[in-house]
Amino acid sequence: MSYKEPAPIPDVENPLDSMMSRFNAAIKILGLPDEMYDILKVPARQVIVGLPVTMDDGRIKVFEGYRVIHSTILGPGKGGVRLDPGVTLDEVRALAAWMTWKCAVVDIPYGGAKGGIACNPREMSAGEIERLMRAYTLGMLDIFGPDKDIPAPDMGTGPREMAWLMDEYSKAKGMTTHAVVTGKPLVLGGSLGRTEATGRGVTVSAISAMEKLKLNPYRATAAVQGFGNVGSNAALLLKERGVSIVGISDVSGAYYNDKGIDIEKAIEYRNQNNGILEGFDGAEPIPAEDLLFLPVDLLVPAAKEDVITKHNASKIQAKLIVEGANGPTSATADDIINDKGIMVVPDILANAGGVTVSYFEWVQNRMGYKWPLDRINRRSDRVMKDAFNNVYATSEKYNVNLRLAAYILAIDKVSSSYKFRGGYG
Ligand SMILES: NC(=O)C1=CN([C@@H]2O[C@H](COP(=O)(O)OP(=O)(O)OC[C@H]3O[C@@H](n4cnc5c(N)ncnc54)[C@H](O)[C@@H]3O)[C@@H](O)[C@H]2O)C=CC1
Ligand SMILES: O=C(O)CCC(=O)C(=O)O
Repeated sequence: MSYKEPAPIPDVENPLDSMMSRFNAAIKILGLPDEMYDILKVPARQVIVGLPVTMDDGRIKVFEGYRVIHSTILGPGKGGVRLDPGVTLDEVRALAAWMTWKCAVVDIPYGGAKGGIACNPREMSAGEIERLMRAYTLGMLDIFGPDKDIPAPDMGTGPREMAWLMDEYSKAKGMTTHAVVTGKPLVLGGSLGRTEATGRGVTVSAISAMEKLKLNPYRATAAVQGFGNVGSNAALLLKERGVSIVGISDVSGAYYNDKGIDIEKAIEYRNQNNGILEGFDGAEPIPAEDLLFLPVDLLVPAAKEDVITKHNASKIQAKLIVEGANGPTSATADDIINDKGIMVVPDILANAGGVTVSYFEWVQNRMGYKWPLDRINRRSDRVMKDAFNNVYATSEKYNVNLRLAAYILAIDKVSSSYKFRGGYG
């Protein structure tokens, strides 16, 4: 591998601060009492496990794994598991809370959770990752469960890791338990459409926002940051809807072609090139951060959090940002982006297509039945379109941007459910 991992951005923002800043603003607008603030702010459960793993060279390395269940007010905890060197408890806490708000925005009966292990999967063998995932599953045996907390893929994980998780959990419980995890391979009870679901939801959100901005997708250009599950599927599906994708990037660098990039070719190249775009010849290499500042109509940050901050937001030229990643825009950039008049479809709405189809997978597992792809796509598109319209209507009602509107909608729903459950103790 010849590329160098990008250095961390100096003066790093904390995703938990960003989540809390929007949460605080929404609570204030809703006028909720202090005790509700405290209830919704503090995660219901936070678990840290030490995971000793035998590496291929025989050494034992101990990793730290996290699972945070932010809320179970609307249903069992739900959210992905991330493998990344940057994983911290604060990051997982922010991601877990975002899951609570996300599930409420798309109106599915789940609370919010997230997991993560601080490790670099790009430097680990398949066997090492498998042993790590199995150790993590055993460490979380009392936490996970089809009615308690249901993990799924996130950065650095996919169907392969979910299969190991399901297998380890099933063996420990003495029965095959499909519904304990979503995002599984199809033969193990995975759902058709789950792999592309998040990118598909990003596309539905982008097209819905373009309608509001009167942007014709066939004349629009886009740049997509991140070329993993979310970014590459979003790029492919946006292209199918007529949008010209002129910029793409991943951990190896950024690539630009003003005539439009052949996304199918880029995906094929990545698949045969150890998962990265390095050396892709269908576009010119450009400095990595420039991807965010290209003169495009639509920017889709689909890599990681806090890539758009107060340090660089003023350089963005796009008219529309649709957040494929969780937390790509730090709260310190919000005012700058608002003042520039850029419309932002926030993460907790834009990337909710993934958890929506995860919900469909869980429903199918519990029914012991499989739905055809057209039913899944039709239903998830409807969920995403309805959620967009609800958030848009909320933004008009309260005269706020779409991000704040999504938080208002979600917090209102979770807090009123809490009141109905009568859980003040
Ligand atoms: N997989 C899913 O269904 C969902 C994922 N998300 C979020 O979307 C984001 C991406 O997740 P996935 O696509 O699943 O992960 P992934 O691991 O499949 O892909 C991540 C991509 O980002 C790239 N990347 C990493 N650091 C980068 C950097 N500094 N600059 C540019 N590119 C960089 C990687 O090379 C890779 O192409 C994360 O924030 C995740 O939480 C949100 C909802 C659902
Ligand atoms: O599919 C899921 O259950 C969760 C996906 C996820 O982690 C996310 O939406 O951030």
